[in-house]
Amino acid sequence: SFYSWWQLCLGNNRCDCLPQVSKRCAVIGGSGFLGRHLVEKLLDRGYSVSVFDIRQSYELPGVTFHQGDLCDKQALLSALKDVSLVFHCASPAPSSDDRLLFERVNIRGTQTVIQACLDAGVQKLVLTSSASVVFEGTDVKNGKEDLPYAKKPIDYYTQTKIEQEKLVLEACNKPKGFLTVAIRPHGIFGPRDPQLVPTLVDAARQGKMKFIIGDGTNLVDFTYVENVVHGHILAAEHLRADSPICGKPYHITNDEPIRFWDFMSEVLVGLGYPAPRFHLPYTLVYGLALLLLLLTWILRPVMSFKPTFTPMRVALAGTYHYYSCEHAKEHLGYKPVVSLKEGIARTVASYPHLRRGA
Ligand SMILES: NC(=O)C1=CN([C@@H]2O[C@H](COP(=O)(O)OP(=O)(O)OC[C@H]3O[C@@H](n4cnc5c(N)ncnc54)[C@H](OP(=O)(O)O)[C@@H]3O)[C@@H](O)[C@H]2O)C=CC1
Ligand SMILES: CC(C)CCC[C@@H](C)[C@H]1CC[C@H]2C3=C(CC[C@]12C)[C@@]1(C)CCC(=O)C[C@@H]1CC3
Repeated sequence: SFYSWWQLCLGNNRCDCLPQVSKRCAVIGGSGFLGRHLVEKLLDRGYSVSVFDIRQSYELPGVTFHQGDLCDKQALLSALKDVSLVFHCASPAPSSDDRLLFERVNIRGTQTVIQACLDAGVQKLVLTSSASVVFEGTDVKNGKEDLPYAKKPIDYYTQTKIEQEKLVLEACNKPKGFLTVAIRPHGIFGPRDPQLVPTLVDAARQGKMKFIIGDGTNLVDFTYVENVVHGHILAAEHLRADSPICGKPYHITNDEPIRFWDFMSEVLVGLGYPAPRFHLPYTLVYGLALLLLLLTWILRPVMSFKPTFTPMRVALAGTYHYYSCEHAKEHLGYKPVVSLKEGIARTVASYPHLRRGA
């Protein structure tokens, strides 16, 4: 009957049986890891997409590319023409550790993005923030969105992500018809991730993944990229003037905290490398990482090298950092669409070139 067909549509949370209306949006940072997954899902859902990025990494029907720096308002304006919804997921890589670059792109660049959105008449801005904005290098267990921003952020990346999130949430202005929301993912992984799995495999290939930092019981969130994308699209589609989500941040996770070292071991073993086995005290490794960092600064004029174990990575590897996504469930109707087990299996299968011996 019509009634049961309609119930089926509503139950799916999305009506696959009705034609999708064409909608136009922009993804700033759409050439990156998360950005490209987001673009692909938006196309699936009937959006046409304008990608703005400093580089173009692919071509897809339904996508218009605009290459430029987000600090350049004029360049942004041409990408935002006729766009009512903008996703901002561009950032320099956390490993770049370049304070001036982070300040220029994440702070001043985000101010430019907001101004360009206002000038172009954009109605909704969805920012990709990070759950790390509340992380100070000590345990966070089931952290909710009301935790204060980190007073001592662990690095420049986190420091500028805090400023960026504040700017976007404060720009939310219902009378002006400009609505904003921030998604705070944590530990995104999945096919084409340039960071987590490649760094891990690189360390394993150099024989550096034999050790577990600390007792190995610390729980952490790792979030499959499609769940992060799902959270972004739900936020965009729930962002209306009468919605409680305006000007608010939302944690998006897999809702399955896992021991940091179990996750690392599953990925490593899946790719044919041995799992880490020997324990090292957390404070010892953290101290060594600080020493190594100091050495890179002292030696910078004569030689440059990038240590695998930075203080930031050691802090992330040896502490609890998992977050509650109850607010996203309540306000956005969020529920992870891919389990951790399935996400790890898909990720491992997507990296044949990183397998041991390949
Ligand atoms: N990966 C993770 O675990 C997490 C990521 N995040 C956030 O998610 C977002 C996406 O991250 P992810 O996909 O991993 O990162 P990527 O580096 O893969 O994607 C970011 C994209 O933005 C581009 N970009 C950088 N600077 C500029 C600029 N000035 N103007 C235009 N484009 C620029 C990058 O280009 P190029 O590569 O050339 O620099 C890249 O294409 C970021 O905001 C990040 O802070 C949050 C939590 C966890
Ligand atoms: C060498 C090993 C001890 C660790 C290898 C894996 C790490 C590269 C990753 C483990 C946790 C990841 C993580 C991020 C980047 C990659 C890891 C450090 C972020 C810093 C990315 C940006 C964020 O917003 C927060 C992430 C937290 C987890």
